[in-house]
Amino acid sequence: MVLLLISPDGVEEALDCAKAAEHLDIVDVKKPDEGSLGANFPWVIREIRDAVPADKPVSATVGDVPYKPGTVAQAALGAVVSGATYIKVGLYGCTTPEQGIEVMRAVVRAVKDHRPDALVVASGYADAHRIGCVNPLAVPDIAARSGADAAMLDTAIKDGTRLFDHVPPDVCAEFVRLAHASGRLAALAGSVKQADLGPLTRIGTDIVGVRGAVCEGGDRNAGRIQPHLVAAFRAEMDRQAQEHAVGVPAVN
Ligand SMILES: O=C[C@H](O)COP(=O)(O)O
Repeated sequence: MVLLLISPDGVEEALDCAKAAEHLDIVDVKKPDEGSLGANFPWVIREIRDAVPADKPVSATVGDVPYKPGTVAQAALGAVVSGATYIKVGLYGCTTPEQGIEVMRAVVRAVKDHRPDALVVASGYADAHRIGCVNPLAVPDIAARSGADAAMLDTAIKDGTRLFDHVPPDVCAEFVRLAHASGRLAALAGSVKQADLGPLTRIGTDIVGVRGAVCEGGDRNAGRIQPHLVAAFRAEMDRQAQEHAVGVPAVN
């Protein structure tokens, strides 16, 4: 089963997520105006933790981070202390796998010393070539060698281009394969639309992350998360999962 992660930008949108709680699996706190994986305030994470049903894990992005392991480890600790149990780190400022591993090792230690059951997610960017950071296919190995629990891809530049525009489905499939080979979860995001759910399901993605697709007008900045769009997105995920399970070729 593919898990659905939805990213509200604050308490108000998290309450809208709570209205659609039966359709989603993870509430992911971020601050989109501070970047693709922009970090929100600790008190917002705490309020959102209190606002969504206790059985829904709260995730928090720690930011599009620089190559500064100490700074990032402290930020990650802040997120877990505030109640998040998925800690996502965007390796924006890491230009080599070694830098990514160094940052993620520090994060894993900071997070797991405080809360051993929290999940740490190493995120790269599908459009890494546009920002000069580490190659997407290096991320599963960074996750494995640092002890992170999941490898993720998102897009850094939210200009309407999508995950598959930068990393086509066959390369995403390799990403998933590499993550699974080392026992990690594979999470994929990046202006994902319902039409992308067929390939995402077929390649065995564990977590799909979205914001824009469940916002009014598909607009991740001006639009607000709509519970009925979350329900519709989930319905399409379920349809794809069912078709995949019975081996019927999906339309998309
Ligand atoms: O973690 C997932 C991101 O929030 C994806 O946002 P997006 O669907 O607007 O690109």
